[in-house]
Amino acid sequence: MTAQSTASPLALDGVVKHYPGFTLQLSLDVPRGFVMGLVGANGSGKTTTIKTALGLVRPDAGQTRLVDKTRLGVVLDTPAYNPTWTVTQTGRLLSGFYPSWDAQRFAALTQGWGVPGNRKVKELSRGMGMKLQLAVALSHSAELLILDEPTSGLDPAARDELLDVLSEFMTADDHSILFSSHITADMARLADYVTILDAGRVIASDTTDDLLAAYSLAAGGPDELTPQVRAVAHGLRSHNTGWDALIPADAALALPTGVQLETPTIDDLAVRLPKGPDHD
Ligand SMILES: Nc1ncnc2c1ncn2[C@@H]1O[C@H](COP(=O)(O)OP(=O)(O)OP(=O)(O)O)[C@@H](O)[C@H]1O
Repeated sequence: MTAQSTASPLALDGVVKHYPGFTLQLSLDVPRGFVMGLVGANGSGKTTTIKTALGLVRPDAGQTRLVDKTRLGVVLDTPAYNPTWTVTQTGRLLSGFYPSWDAQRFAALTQGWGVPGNRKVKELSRGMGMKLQLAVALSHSAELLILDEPTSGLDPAARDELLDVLSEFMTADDHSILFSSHITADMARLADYVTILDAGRVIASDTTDDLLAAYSLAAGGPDELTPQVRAVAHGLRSHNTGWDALIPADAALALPTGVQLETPTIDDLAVRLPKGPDHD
């Protein structure tokens, strides 16, 4: 591979974007050949990050680097195509924009996914709109997919199908994905790397395996909630019979005997890490 082809397909470097009452401030690198999931509470900055990456939002500071637009596939909440075009017209018109457009593949994908060719873009259901955008991405040899909440609002079968399509996309070595989701089961299934946002900042970013290995979900009785435990207990929840909290794995070794430890989920990390230690 050349130096150019091994460079990450998307990098945000020291990006800052101010809105009233909110500041996004982050750097992010999507490694070539991998899937990065972006998680965080409502309003943590996932969509602003994605829009900045796509050049739809102009940052106040920092740089973004992105693959050529012809190698980029985007799946947003609403397809960014002319709403009055039919699906077939959309394919025909986009074919002029993408040098590597594969009209047969577009027709096969949309038909196979039940997206009617004669239906106007504005008349598509949310799931159909998602599939149309994905069909476009897969018909022009995109090497990077950027997806904002691709599975939210989809029924379980459609969600499963979409995750399968994304897994198949990733069978090519040089393909990469950045996607945001509230559904952290999707992260566990697809993401090689997870970045957790809180109030516009990255609070954790690593391979999914290393992130999960860096913390334990601890649970104990009232007597085991010592000051030492409180000092390392992220997102502590106390209840009548005891407590549970996320604990850094290296601190877990020094916990009182009797404290039960489990491997956390990405949900546990996304919900509890922003709360930090020593908060009931
Ligand atoms: N165009 C805008 N003008 C002003 N504020 C904005 C604008 N777009 C986003 N914001 C604010 O920026 C913050 C982050 O919003 P963003 O949509 O990026 O979060 P998110 O993590 O995608 O949230 P959600 O999970 O609810 O979709 C919010 O406080 C939001 O109100």
